[in-house]
Parts: sequence; C-alpha cells; structure tokens
Amino acid sequence: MGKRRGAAEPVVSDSEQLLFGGLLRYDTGWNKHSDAFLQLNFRAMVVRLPGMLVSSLRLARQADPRAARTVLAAEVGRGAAQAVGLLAVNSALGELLTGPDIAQRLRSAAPALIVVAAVMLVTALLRAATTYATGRLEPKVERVATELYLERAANVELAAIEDHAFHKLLDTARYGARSARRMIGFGTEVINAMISLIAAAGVLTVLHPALLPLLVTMTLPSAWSALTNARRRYESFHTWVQHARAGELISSLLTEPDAAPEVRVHGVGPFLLRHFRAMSETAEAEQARLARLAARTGLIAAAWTGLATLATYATLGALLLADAMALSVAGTAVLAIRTGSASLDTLVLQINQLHEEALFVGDLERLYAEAAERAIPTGGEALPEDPAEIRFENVTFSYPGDAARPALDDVTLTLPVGRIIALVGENGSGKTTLVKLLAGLYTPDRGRILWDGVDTARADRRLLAERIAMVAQDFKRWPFTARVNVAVGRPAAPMTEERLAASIAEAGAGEVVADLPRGLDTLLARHFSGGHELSGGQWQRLGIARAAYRRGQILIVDEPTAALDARAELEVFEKIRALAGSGQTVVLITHRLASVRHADVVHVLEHGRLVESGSPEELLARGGVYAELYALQADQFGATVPAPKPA
Ligand SMILES: Nc1ncnc2c1ncn2[C@@H]1O[C@H](COP(=O)(O)OP(=O)(O)OP(=O)(O)O)[C@@H](O)[C@H]1O
Repeated sequence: MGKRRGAAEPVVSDSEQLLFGGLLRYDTGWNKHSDAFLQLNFRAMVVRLPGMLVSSLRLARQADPRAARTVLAAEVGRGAAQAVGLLAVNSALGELLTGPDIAQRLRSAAPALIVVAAVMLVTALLRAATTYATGRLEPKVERVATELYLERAANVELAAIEDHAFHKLLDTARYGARSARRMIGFGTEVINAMISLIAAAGVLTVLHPALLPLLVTMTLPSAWSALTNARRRYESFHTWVQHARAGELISSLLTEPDAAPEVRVHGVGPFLLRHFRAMSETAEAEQARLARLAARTGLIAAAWTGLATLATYATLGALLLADAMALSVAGTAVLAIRTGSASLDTLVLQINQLHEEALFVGDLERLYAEAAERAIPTGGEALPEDPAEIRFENVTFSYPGDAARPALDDVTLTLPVGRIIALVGENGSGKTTLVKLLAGLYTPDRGRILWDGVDTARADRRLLAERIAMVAQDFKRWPFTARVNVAVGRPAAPMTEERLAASIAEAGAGEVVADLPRGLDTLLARHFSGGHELSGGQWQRLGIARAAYRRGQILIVDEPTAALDARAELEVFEKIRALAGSGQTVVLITHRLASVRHADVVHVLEHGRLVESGSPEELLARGGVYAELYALQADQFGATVPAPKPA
C-alpha cells in the first residue's frame, strides 16, 4: 500500500530532542507494513475471522480444556435456542394475527408461547454456564499467554534484549496477553451473534427476498466506521509505543529510590516534571487527533445509515403500494429488520473488537516467533571437563549498529586455567566486552574462542554458562532478602545453610550479614516495609559471595574493589588469591595496578586491541603501556605531602 495521503511529517518535540536525542515515534505507516496483520479492511477481516476464532479457541483449550468445552457448547446451544425462539415467536404471531375468534387464536398460539418460555429458561441457564466458564477461563488464558511471553523473553540472546527493534516488539506484545483474555469474551459473543443472525436472516428471507440486502446495507456504515477507527487506533499505538515508554520512564525516575538523591540535591524534579508534561501534551494531541477523526467518521457513517434506513422503509412502502406484500407481513418485517439490524450491528462490532484484539495477539505471536529465532541455541558440543587453557584466536567483535568501531579487534590471547589473569586498560578499551564473550553472552563476529580444542561457538551455551561465575561491574542488586541475593548465584542448587555460610566467609561478607537487622532474612529493598539498604562496598561483598556460591570453574570479577575501602580491598584480593590457590581460574578486571601484581598473567588492551601480555614483572621491565600506567599510579602515592604552612 502506498503512503497515506495527507500524513504530515511528525514533528520532534523539544523534550524528545533534548532528553532522547530525536524522534521517539516509529514509522509504522502503511508504506512500511504491508503485512497481512495491518490490512484492516472488511474483506481481510472476514477472511481472517475463522483463523481468529480458532486461535482464541486454541488458547482457551491450552489454558483450561473443560471450561473451553463448556463455553463452546453453551454458546452454540444459546444461538440455537435463540433461533428456535425466533421461529416460535413468528409462529405465535401468525396464529394470533389470523382466524376469526380471539379465544381460538390464543389456544392455537399457546404451544408456540410455551416453546418461547422454555427457550427463555434454557437461554438463561446456558448464559449462566457461559458466565461461569468464561470467568474461569479468561484469567487462565492471560496467565498462559503471559508465561509464554516471559519465558521466551528470558531466553533470548543478550544482543536481542539490547536491540531497540526487539524491545519495541516486547513492548507491544506485552498487551497481547490481555488481548488474548479479551478475545475469549468477544469470540463467544461472535459465535452467539452469528447463530442468532442466521436465524433472523432466515426469517427475513422467508418474508421477502428483498429485505435481506436492505438489512445488510443498513449495517455497512457502522461496520466501516468501527473498522476505520480500529485501524487508526492500532496504527497510532504502534507509532507511539516508544514515546509512551519514554513518558513512563520519566515518571518512574521521579519516584524511584536510585534517582531520589539527585532529584532532590540537583533539583531534577521540576526539570523532569516539565518534560513529563510536555511529552504528555504531545501524546494528548495525538489522542485529540484520533477523537476528531473518530467523530468525523461517526458523522459520515450516521448520514449513510440514515439514507439506508430511508431506502429500506421506502422499499417497504413501495411493496405495500404495489400490493406485493400484505400489511401483517410488513409489520413482522419491520420487527424482524429492527431485531436483525441490531444483531448484525452487534455482530459487526464484536467481530471488529475481536479483530482489534487479534492484532495485539498477533504481536504476541510474532514475538513468540522472533524470540524463538533469537533464542540462545540449545545443544552443541560438550566442553572439556578439565581444559588446560582457553584461547582467543583473532577475535573481533562489534556491538550491533557500531560495526565501524569494533569493541574487540583481532584479539589473540591465552587464559591459562587455574591461574589469576588480569585484564588491564583504559576506559572503553574492551575489557568487559572480552569477558562477556568469554561468558558466552555474545559470540565473536570473527575468530574463535577455544577451550582446549573446542570452539565455544559450537559448544552447548548452557554448559558454558554452568562453568562461569561472574561479578559484573553493574551486578544486579536483587530487591529480595540477603539470603536470595547470595543463593541466586545458583538458583537451581538446593539452598543449604552450609553452602551459604561458606560463600559468605569466602567473600569476607560475614560482617556485612552479621550487621543486618534480621541477618540473611533481611530484605534488601529500602522501598518495602522492613527493607534495608546496603552501602556500595557492602553490596560488592554480597556480589562476590554470590559468585562464590555459584562455584563456577571460571570466576570473572569486573572491578571487584571499586567501592571498597583500602583495608577491604586488600582483604578481597587476599580471598581472590586464595581461590586461585585452590585451582580456581580468576579473570580479574581492575584499574588498581597495585592489586594486579599478584596476577600470573596480565593482558593489556588498548582501543579493543591486545597491546601487551606477560607477568607483571615482565611488563614493568618492558617499559610499555602497563609500566606507564603503573608509574602514573605509583607517582600519586610517591608525591610528597606538602608540609603545613607555619602559622
Ligand atoms: N552494550 C553495549 N552496546 C554498545 N556498545 C557498547 C556496549 N558495551 C560497551 N560498548 C562499547 O564498547 C567499547 C568497549 O567497552 P567495554 O565496556 O568493553 O570497555 P572496558 O574496557 O570494560 O571499559 P571500563 O574500564 O570503562 O569498564 C566502548 O567503546 C563502549 O562504548
């Protein structure tokens, strides 16, 4: 489809430009998405109807097969009952309107009236059954769909999570689970309305063949208006989803504990609030645009319906004038047209709602598919049980969208197992990227990472992760108890007090835990009642305890002492040395070169390239980058303290 006429170029608001560096809206124009899911025309909707009904039924069966069967049976029953009811009413009317004696007419109509009463009773019972079963079914459907969503999302590669396009899909698909829930209700209504409409249409056709097309003509305008508005809403939702996320981000920054100190000291509150208002106003303008268009479409549809109604009654009048229809039949026809058009209206509205929800469920299904494509692969070769070394061979890696500046550029180095290996280099030189590749969080664009002879690209990624314990620079401070914060290092292992105590002792975190008001059961989230907050250094020790609890073959510690005081720093390095003494491989990233002197091997990185390798002594003697950085730090301590000025 071509670009829609009159679609103005979006204007970047000042807040979008200043805070986010540009437009936050996606171009979801019809020019870009010619997929079937965006083709919201009447034909496409009708063609997709069976598929939509089947997909909601499938979800329902997956969630609760018994409830699904009850709903289906009750709805089919209800539709059939309505058809029988309509025929009975028709026959009762026929008996009542013909014949000379009113008592005789009433007697003749009695059986049909009894059927009408019975049908009403059955309908009420079936409606109760549907209400109960749907009530049971809906939350389960939402849960099943949400679980699938979360499970798939948690299983994708880190690169997918960092990819903004995938994130957009995550955002939009989030609404799919709720839509799946709502589809159940709309699906049952559609089935019901369809069956009752068939009954009404049948009666009308029997009365006069011209009446059915007239009925359809009367209903078309509202169908068109509902569809047009649904398409606009859906398109707008997709365009604005990132903008909406940014608005939520700003509002959460105003309330979240991490930002609270700066919000207060730097007076960031009014600044954020101003931009929150500006962004909300931009979004409100879009809502106003949609409302304006909806009002206009509604008016056009109403005019069209008015004309069609006029045409219908004119036709009836003409049929009467031409003696082509009896007056009693015309009366029944008016009744049938009114009920028929009401039920057709309902049907169109329900199909439209079902279709709108199905679009969001479609997003969810696309997420399932894309997440499966970008999932961490399962299976693969086993890694050697006791490798002698891990080797990076000509490894090059660029972050997505930044291919011109590789974060690692043709790096070849060896990590001897059972030793302390230090990675050194200035900010942004690629140290963290290197350990992320080692941990299998990313895979090299070129080159290989070999465990003895086995290329990790072919290895089972889950087995690789099994071997790694990592204290990342920004390790997660889980808002749970201290116990969980340690044991989450290996959640699959049974949580024993011995293992916890040993890891805490290994990390030198005993004092931190002892100082907590409820020991390991203290909740480490200030914003919950009974919650407690730790200092940066105390958190760091818990982070190291978590890595110790994991008992991985390779321990990666990225800046382990950044938040530690001088004494604690010494202690942590002692612990790390002891770990290496017990055969553990430690890959250490640190800027404190004094602590590096206990490493067995030091690799120095610069702009993503390996520039030096060797023991600390060798590197000092060589007088290269390492020696220069070392001298810079040593100088700071060597500088004489200025003598106090005489009073
Ligand atoms: N998730 C990411 N997405 C895109 N680029 C990234 C990402 N992480 C790091 N980079 C870029 O890769 C380069 C290397 O970063 P890396 O974090 O590996 O450096 P580092 O040596 O660990 O730095 P530091 O000493 O500051 O921790 C930098 O230019 C950085 O901007």
